[in-house]
Amino acid sequence: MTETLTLTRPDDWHLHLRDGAMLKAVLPETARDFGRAIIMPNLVPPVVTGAQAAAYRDRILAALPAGMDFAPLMTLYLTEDTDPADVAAAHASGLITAVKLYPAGATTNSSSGVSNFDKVRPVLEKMAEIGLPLCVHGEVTDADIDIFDREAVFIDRMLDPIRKATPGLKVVMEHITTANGVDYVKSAPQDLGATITTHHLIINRNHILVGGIKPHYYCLPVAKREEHRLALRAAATSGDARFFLGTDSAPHTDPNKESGCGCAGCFTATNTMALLAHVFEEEGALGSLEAFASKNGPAFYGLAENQSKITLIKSDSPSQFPAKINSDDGPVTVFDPGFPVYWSVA
Ligand SMILES: NC(=O)N[C@@H](CC(=O)O)C(=O)O
Ligand SMILES: [Zn+2]
Ligand SMILES: [Zn+2]
Repeated sequence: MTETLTLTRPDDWHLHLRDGAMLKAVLPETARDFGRAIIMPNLVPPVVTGAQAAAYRDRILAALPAGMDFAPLMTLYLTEDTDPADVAAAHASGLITAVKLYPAGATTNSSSGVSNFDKVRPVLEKMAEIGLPLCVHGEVTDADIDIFDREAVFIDRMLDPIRKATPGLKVVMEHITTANGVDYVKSAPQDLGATITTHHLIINRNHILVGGIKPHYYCLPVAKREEHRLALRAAATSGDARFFLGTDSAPHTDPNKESGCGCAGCFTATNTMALLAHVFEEEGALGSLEAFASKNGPAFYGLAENQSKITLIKSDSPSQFPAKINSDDGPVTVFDPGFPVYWSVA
């Protein structure tokens, strides 16, 4: 017996497409199911200026296979030298949808990020004025803060002060991994939202470490205790408009993951919608999947919902997803949830 679920075509509000051969290999995996995605700017070198974002957007569109309908929503990488006028011009022309804040050293390719938050105050004030959202990788980088506490400490020490100092600034806490993140977002009646990844709804820190280290489950922020995973599930499936899908699908080649110093990032573009249907069904909340994946994000960003639909199908036999995507840079392992999934996208 098959079951179907038709949804407004979803968007991905946090995506890494990389560049060159990797871009070519992973872009179709997202464009197949998603109408739009917020494109992360942490290339090497990062996408800092409007001119760089325009050139990157052109490379993405050139890599898009003919016949695929997909719109990249570009972002700028905030540095201590970012020019508020360049940001405002990129926003006014419709080129960018958000600016991304990486605390320096917090994650993959974040060395050009921000250390001294006073230096970016003029940019944040300009963004509040023009209504341009700030997407935040919310982890402190202090060596003395335990990696499992870095999100909670960031909220108290950095995020809350930034928001209080910049009234009206719209902020997205990207890829929240803790009940602290959920609670903080719920405490704000306006101007604050959060993306939640597919993998953080599925794995906790045991999945990374028990029975041997699993490099393909390592991402940042690192998955936390089970109680946090359950808080994320409750938030994602609640229908609360402040929570929406950002897969943080972050491809790295297998040699770079399966290494003595493996890169952070889970590649979930290929099977995200099937995995989400599984998770939402487990939570008895299939009816909230459309809000999470297709409606809450556009509402937060002030954009129209996609016009087209996708249909998810549940069949009697497990769906077959590729174990790897091949790129000319090397293979990329597709996120394996560790259980059979019966959903797929028609
Ligand atoms: N999430 C990750 O673990 N990695 C991301 C960076 C990021 O989103 O922090 C990447 O670019 O690989
Ligand atoms: Zn991040
Ligand atoms: Zn990311």
